[in-house]
Amino acid sequence: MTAGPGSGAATDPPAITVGGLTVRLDGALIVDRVHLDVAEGEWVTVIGPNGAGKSTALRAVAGLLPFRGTVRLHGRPVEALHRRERARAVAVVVQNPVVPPAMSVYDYVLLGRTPYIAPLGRESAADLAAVEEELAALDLTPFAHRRLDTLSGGERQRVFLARALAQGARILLLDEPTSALDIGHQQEVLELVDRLRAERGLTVLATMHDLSTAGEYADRMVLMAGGRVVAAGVPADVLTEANLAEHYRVRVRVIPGDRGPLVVAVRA
Ligand SMILES: Nc1ncnc2c1ncn2[C@@H]1O[C@H](COP(=O)(O)OP(=O)(O)OP(=O)(O)O)[C@@H](O)[C@H]1O
Repeated sequence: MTAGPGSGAATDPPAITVGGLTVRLDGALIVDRVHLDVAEGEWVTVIGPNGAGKSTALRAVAGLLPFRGTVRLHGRPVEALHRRERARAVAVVVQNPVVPPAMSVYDYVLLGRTPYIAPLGRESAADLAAVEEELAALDLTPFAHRRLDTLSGGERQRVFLARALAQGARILLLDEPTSALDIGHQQEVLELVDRLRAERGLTVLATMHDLSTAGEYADRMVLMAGGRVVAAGVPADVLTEANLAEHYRVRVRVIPGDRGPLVVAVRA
C-alpha cells in the first residue's frame, strides 16, 4: 500500500503512517482502527459519505485531536513533535477555518510563516518573499490588501491554501480544498497543488466529495464509511459501481475516462 509514484528510497519511512487510528468525540466512536500509509510524494484522497469520519481522521493525522493508535510523520510520532516542528512538517487546510475578519489577505498568509519567526521576532525577507510567491501562485496578488471578510467563498478558499503553502511543510492535508470553488478554479487549484507536489516533493492527503475529480488527481483513494476504511487502492479499484452503491446508497454509473473513472449518479 505504500508504493506509488514519487516514493522515496526503500529505507525512507513513508511520509505518513497511520496505524489503528481511533478517535472518540464526546464518547462517540468516530474513527475506528484506520490504517493508512502515504508514501513521500504520493497523493491519497479519502472519500466517503457525509459523517463517515474523514475530517476527523485528517485532523487526528494533523495532531489537532487526541486519538488512540499511531500517527507518524516522516517516521516521527505526531504527538512527539513540538508545535513549531509540527507546523514545519505538516500544513492543514481545514473546512471553514475561523479567521480574524478584519485581517488583510497578506497578513493572513504571513501567519503561515509563524513557525519560522522567533517569538517576539520580526519576519525576514525570506518570509515576505514566500508570502508573495504563494499569493502570485494562487492569483491573489491583487487581493493582498483586501480584508478577509470582503472576499468571495472561492477567493477565501484560495487564501487558506496560500497560507498552508507559505508554511513550507512537505506534507499537505487538505479537507475539501475545492468545495467553494467554481469548476475553473477547482481545476486551477488542483493542478497547482499537483505541480507543487512534483516541484517541491509534497505529499498530499486530501478529502473530497467530487468523486470523478478526486479520482483524477489521486494516486490512491481510501473509501471510509462509519469511521472505517471499507475500500482502498487505485481510483479504478475504489470507484466501482458496487462500492459506491453500497456505501453512498445511490445508483451510479462509472464510465472509464482519460484521467480516471467518471462517476455519474443515475435516477433510481
Ligand atoms: N464533538 C462531537 N461529538 C459527537 N459526534 C461528533 C462530534 N464532532 C463530530 N461528530 C460526528 O462525527 C461524525 C464524523 O464527522 P466528520 O466531520 O469527521 O465526517 P466527514 O466524513 O468529514 O463528513 P462530511 O463529508 O459531512 O464533511 C459525524 O457524524 C459528526 O456528527
